Amino acid sequence: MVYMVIITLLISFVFCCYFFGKKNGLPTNWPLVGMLPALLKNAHRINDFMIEVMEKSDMIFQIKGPWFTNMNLLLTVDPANIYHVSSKKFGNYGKGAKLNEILEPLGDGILNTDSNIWLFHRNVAQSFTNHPKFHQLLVNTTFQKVESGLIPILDHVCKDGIEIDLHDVFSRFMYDVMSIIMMDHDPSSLTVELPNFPLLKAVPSMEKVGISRHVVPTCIWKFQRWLNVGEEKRLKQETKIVDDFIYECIDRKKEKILIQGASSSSKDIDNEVSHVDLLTLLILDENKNTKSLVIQNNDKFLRDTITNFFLAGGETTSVALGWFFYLLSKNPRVLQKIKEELNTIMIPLKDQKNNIDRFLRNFKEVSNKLIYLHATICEVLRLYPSVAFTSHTPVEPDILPSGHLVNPNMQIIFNLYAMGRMKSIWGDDCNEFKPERFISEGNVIKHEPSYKYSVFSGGPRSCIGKQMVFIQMKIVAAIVIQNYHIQVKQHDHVPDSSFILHMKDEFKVKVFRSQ
Ligand code: HEM
Repeated sequence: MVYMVIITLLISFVFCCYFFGKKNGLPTNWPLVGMLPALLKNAHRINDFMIEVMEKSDMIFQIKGPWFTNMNLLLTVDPANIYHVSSKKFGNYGKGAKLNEILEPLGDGILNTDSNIWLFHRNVAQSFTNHPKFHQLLVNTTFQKVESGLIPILDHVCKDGIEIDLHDVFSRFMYDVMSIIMMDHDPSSLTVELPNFPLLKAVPSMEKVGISRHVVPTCIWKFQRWLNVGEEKRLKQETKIVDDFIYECIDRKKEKILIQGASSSSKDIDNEVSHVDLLTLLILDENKNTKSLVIQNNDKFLRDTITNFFLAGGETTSVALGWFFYLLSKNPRVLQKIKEELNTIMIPLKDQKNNIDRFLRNFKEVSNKLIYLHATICEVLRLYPSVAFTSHTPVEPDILPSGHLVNPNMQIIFNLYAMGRMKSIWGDDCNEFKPERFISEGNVIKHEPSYKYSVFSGGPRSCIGKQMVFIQMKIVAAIVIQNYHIQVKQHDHVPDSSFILHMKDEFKVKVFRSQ
């Protein structure tokens, strides 16, 4: 009986909110249910709804959840606030214990830790990406995957006139490349047979649970986890899929090092072989790591470190490639300009008698001159930033430049998707796809400050893979554009609501060989 009364009251509330809520377009904070009605009403178009909220609220808005939850989010896209939190007062802001708990499947990796542990990961990541052999490893691995995986698949679907999900192809491509770079292991998910590769479904689905844990009250999702039911059960299964894959790679690598001997591995790294992977570096430094951070379980620590890099780099670049080809299909003018630039600067693969080595040499010489292509990638990421939002928690209460008081119970959310579409930041043509906005006079790249163009975040916690992204996207773009024509089947793709900006539907295309 009591339940019936509560449910009737809640339904009446939602009903009242729907019909009598504020008409200025901003969510009303109702007693008991907070802003839940507005969020539920707009759940199917949450990304666009957030743009409207940011426009109407002068770029900052506090979202209040129902009273019985601890949802307290301050959404902002104000460049002054972003600069304040990510750079000027960086020491007072971290990922926070709440995010660490929500993203617990990531463990203690770089993405959701603070202070000493984060600093350790940051140093490891920087020494890896600054390693003299890293650039060569990145370019070679990407090229080899294009040659052995991407080209055969595209040729195959061209020949047989088959439709494919291009996003699935790019995900496989990036998982294979990241796995080789991070762990020296090729899972070979990108072959003509498109074999079952469980990570392809497990990872995006894990991200979705991360989102729902922000909305569902902590006590409820923890109870579900304890009962092992619903989304929490699914999360457990998906985390196990990722864990099994990473732990297998760790075991394999340890065995290899044991057989070869640590001395020969370190010699490989420093001298002869061009391959150096992150896992080898971490295992060889294991004793040092254990001492400096008092790590209890080294395999778990290796798992957390690798999983974070693997996820940070794989999904982000593959969704960016999908949005890149989607926007080109809608903007033939831009595609034509990229083609012209490639044809003047790069020697096409077919004119190099399909010699990948020659193409590789040519690419290394000219990639910095591909200005229009570079600007197009920037513009794609402005409209579809792979990381849709980031979260920051104050250590001590603080006042933001916008005048808002923030405290450690709040999560400050930078909505990067909305930020790229603000008239107040990008002007009246903010919804137009115009790579030219990233090109200055004299045909040089116009670098926007990270607090305005926050796609890669800014300050000490900015993205470590930014250079990698441009190199990898340019390689794929150059090969695909010079050799194929992509025909997109559906012309109104929208993003899903997740940390990573996936397309809601499959990205079905037909591929034709260029004449
Ligand atoms: C289009 C592709 C990419 C985009 C848009 C992107 C964007 C971002 C953003 C916004 C952050 C800040 C996240 C936060 O504070 O919660 C970040 C962090 C990070 N990114 Fe990327 N990223 C991309 C690709 C990559 C790649 C290829 C790697 C290579 C491994 C990478 C490695 C990282 C790492 C390690 C961090 C954490 C940095 C830290 O907390 O100190 N990212 N990225």
